[in-house]
Amino acid sequence: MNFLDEIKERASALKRTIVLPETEDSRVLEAAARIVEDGIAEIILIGDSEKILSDGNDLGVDLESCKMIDPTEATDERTDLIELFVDLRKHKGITMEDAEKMIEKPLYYGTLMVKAGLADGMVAGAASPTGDVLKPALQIIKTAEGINSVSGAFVMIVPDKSFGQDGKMIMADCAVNPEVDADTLGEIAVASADTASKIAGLDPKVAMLSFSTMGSAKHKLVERVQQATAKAKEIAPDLSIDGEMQADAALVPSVAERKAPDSKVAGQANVLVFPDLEAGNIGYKLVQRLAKAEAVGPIIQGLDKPVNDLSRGCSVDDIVNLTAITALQV
Ligand SMILES: CC(C)(COP(=O)(O)OP(=O)(O)OC[C@H]1O[C@@H](n2cnc3c(N)ncnc32)[C@H](O)[C@@H]1OP(=O)(O)O)[C@@H](O)C(=O)NCCC(=O)NCCS
Ligand SMILES: CC(=O)OP(=O)(O)O
Repeated sequence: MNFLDEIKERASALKRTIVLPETEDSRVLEAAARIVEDGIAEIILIGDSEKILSDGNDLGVDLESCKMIDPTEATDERTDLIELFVDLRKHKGITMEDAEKMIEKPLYYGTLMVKAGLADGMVAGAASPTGDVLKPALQIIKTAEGINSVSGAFVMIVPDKSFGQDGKMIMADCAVNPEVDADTLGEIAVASADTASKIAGLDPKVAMLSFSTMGSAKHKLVERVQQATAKAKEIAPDLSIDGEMQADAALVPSVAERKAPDSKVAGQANVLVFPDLEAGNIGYKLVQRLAKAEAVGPIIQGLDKPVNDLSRGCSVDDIVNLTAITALQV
């Protein structure tokens, strides 16, 4: 069974409830119907139920089995969520009136449902930029205990099975932190290794990427990656991690032999940690498009409860796959 079928099967056994708030997007409605039909998760759609059902009809999909919630309708649940929101953000000066307005936005309503335990997770981003999906999650759900920084990883599946583990690897941070210090980068490496083993079923071998391999270049950006590697080793002493190294040294055994002959990770890496978001986001998209790789994610790592973001270029399959992964993160 391939990886994507396997995660859907694992998710089906869990029967989680996932919110899909972007019901104005036809891909989301098609995905919702497929997720419920295939038993991957229970789905909550946020929006006007009549419109959702009629849009579903136009698309030829049956959405009757999804729960639907109109965030503008006065209900006890909505009142409770507004109170929860004010309680969580009163130290930031949010008022009841602010909360009443903000909860009408499906991304806020859905995030509050996850926080309140009314849903297990949320998947959005098909119709919203990453910042709009992440801000409510960062403000309301916040980081898991012991985590300072949230980040975004992709499971990449490349057609050439000689790379990573059978063509499968993790790339991070491709989604969240525009600028990172060494400690944060070290934390991202450890979180990515965790995603690699828990979600992708990999035995993680983490490469800390740079434009230099083992000191071949001298620059403060190289030093930052070296410090991040040391930080990751401090947090997770048993982790198989090495750096700094270039992407060819990380992935290609013959190059690793020349550039990093003593490394146990070089040439076999299956977790690639980019030095910043520019490299990470550009890097994963190049691999996705040029190598025709499957890019599953971004899987948001480090939140207390799962909220995942899609690329706006996503397909219906991408939404189904990320919903299954979200169910596995609960
Ligand atoms: C993630 C992102 C939206 C956060 O934006 P921001 O302007 O830093 O957010 P704010 O300063 O309003 O912070 C909101 C809250 O999130 C927290 N936060 C921000 N970044 C965080 C992170 N990486 N990890 C944990 N918490 C974080 C802040 O501490 C703040 O908490 P508080 O309100 O309780 O004090 C922003 O960094 C971003 O847009 N990143 C790039 C996303 C992107 O475009 N990716 C490419 C496409 S995938
Ligand atoms: C992950 C990502 O790059 O998202 P988008 O393409 O929506 O910016």
